[in-house]
Amino acid sequence: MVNTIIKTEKLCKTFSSGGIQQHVLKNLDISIEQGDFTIIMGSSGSGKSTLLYAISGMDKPTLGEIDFAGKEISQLNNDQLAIFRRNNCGFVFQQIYLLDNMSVLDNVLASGLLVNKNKRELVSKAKELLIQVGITENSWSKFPTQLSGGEAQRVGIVRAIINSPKVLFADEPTGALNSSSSGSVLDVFTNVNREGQSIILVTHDIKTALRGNRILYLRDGVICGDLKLGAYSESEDANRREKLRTFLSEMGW
Ligand SMILES: Nc1ncnc2c1ncn2[C@@H]1O[C@H](COP(=O)(O)OP(=O)(O)OP(=O)(O)O)[C@@H](O)[C@H]1O
Repeated sequence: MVNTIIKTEKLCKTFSSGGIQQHVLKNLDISIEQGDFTIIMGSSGSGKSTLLYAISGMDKPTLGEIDFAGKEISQLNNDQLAIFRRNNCGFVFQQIYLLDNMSVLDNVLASGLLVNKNKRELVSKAKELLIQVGITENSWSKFPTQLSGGEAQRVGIVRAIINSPKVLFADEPTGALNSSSSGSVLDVFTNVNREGQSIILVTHDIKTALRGNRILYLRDGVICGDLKLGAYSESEDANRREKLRTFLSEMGW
């Protein structure tokens, strides 16, 4: 059975500055299924990050409703939203923001302890996840500045999923990485999604988009394309790439 994890109704976001209003998200009705790896694409300024921030409770919509796993979050105040995010959402950004004065393991634990006070359980989960993303024991006591960009981002993903979020949100997570580091970070997204993690990711990058099973295309604050790509498989790469390219060209990308 398919379960909807996020559903928006007439979601709007308007920014006002100097008396001028900019309607960035316009009456969006979106349903995101649990377990999906959803990609949000669109040209620069189309509202992708604004949408990601609204549905993850990082920012409040101007109008409309957001049902997140059965909870209406659009009316929560800032404190309630902070608690909601801590318990339900994981975040990965282009900038990694690990704490430089803490080891790799402590960076992950610091995030985990906000939700789970059982340190022994947490340490074991942190180590297991670090191993899964290819960060082996000899790196656990390193500091973030001693890691490559790709390694740091893989630690960032572990930190984001240590509390088993209902949805992992990512905004251009490979934007600052070279192509081989990007590949290893994308493999981590693919693997955690295969284990059931719902992911919503904003990107401009075709290689990244190919990892998703659904592509939403945003133009001027409206969803104007919705492509079901199916689950990622390395062997079908050329076929998926062609499907995605055709879709993007129809979208005028
Ligand atoms: N806090 C804000 N205050 C005022 N305007 C904003 C704010 N955040 C975003 N905007 C405006 O909203 C529009 C959409 O921005 P957004 O960052 O969502 O686009 P995007 O599609 O993610 O763009 P990019 O691909 O370049 O990152 C832009 O015109 C931006 O200037």
